[in-house]
Amino acid sequence: MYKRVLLKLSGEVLSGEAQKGFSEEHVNYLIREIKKVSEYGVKLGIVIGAGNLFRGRDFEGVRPTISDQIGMLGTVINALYLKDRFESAGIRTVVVSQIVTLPSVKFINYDDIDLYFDAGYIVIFAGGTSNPFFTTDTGAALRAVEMKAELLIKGTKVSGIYDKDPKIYNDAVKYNVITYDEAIEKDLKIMDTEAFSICKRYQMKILVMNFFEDNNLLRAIRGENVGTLVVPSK
Ligand SMILES: Nc1ncnc2c1ncn2[C@@H]1O[C@H](COP(=O)(O)OP(=O)(O)OP(=O)(O)O)[C@@H](O)[C@H]1O
Ligand SMILES: O=c1ccn([C@@H]2O[C@H](COP(=O)(O)O)[C@@H](O)[C@H]2O)c(=O)[nH]1
Repeated sequence: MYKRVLLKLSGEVLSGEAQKGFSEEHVNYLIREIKKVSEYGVKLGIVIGAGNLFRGRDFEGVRPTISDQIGMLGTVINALYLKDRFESAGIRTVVVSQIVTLPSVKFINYDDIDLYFDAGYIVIFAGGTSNPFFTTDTGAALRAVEMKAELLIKGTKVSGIYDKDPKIYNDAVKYNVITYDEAIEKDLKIMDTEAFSICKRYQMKILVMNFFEDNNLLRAIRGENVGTLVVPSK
C-alpha cells in the first residue's frame, strides 16, 4: 500500500464531464472516495484543476498571461470549496498556495507539509505552478516531488493512457505500463510534456486511472493495476 500520494484531479470531477460549476452528485462521490483512503492514514496531497470553472485557453481575446491567472484563481476557488465540503464530512483539510493571501489559505512552507500530514490533514495545493503558461498537471508533478510522494495519481475520465485520445478514436489501444520517454516521444496528450519530464527527472511514478469508477482510488493506493503506470524503464 502506498503511504504518501499526490492525487491530481481534473476540475471536471466536481461538475461532471463537459459541465461547469459544482454538481452535488459528483462532489458527494469525490468525498466518498477520499474518505475510503483517508481512513487508512495515507498522507494525501491533492492538486485540483479548474476545467469546471475556467481554462485559460477558453477565453477569446484575453491575453494568455491574464487568462491563465484567471485559470489559476479557479483552482483556488475549487480548493476552498473542497476544503469546506471535506471538513463538513469529517476530513481534516488544509489549503496551501503561493498565489493568494486569504484567511483560509496558508502559504506553502516545506517545513509545515509534514506537520500537516502527521496531524492527519489532507493538503490541497492550489494555484498550479503559480505561473501562467502551465497547467495543473505540471503543478501536480512539482508538488508530488516537493511532498516526496511515492506515487502521482492522475484521476481522470479515461481509464489510462492510450496510443491516441480514446474519446476521439474508437480503436485507441491502452498501455498497461509505459516509460516517461515513450510518453514524451509519442506526444501522448493525457498529460503535458513538462509534467512527464519533471516526473522523469525525479523518477516519480505516475498512475493514470479513471476516477469515476467506484473504489479505483483505494485500489490504486493499494497498488492494484487499475490504469496505466508510467515508469523509468520496463
Ligand atoms: N493518449 C491519450 N490517452 C488518454 N487520454 C487522452 C490521450 N490524449 C488525449 N487524452 C484526453 O485527455 C483527457 C484528460 O483530461 P484531464 O483529466 O487532464 O482534464 P484537464 O483538462 O487536465 O483537467 P481540467 O478539467 O481540470 O482542465 C482525457 O479525457 C482524454 O480524452
Ligand atoms: O500552473 C498553472 C496551472 C494552471 N494555469 C491556468 O489555470 C487553468 C486551469 O488549470 P487546468 O490544469 O487546465 O485545469 C489552465 O487552463 C491555465 O489557464 C496556469 O496558468 N498555470
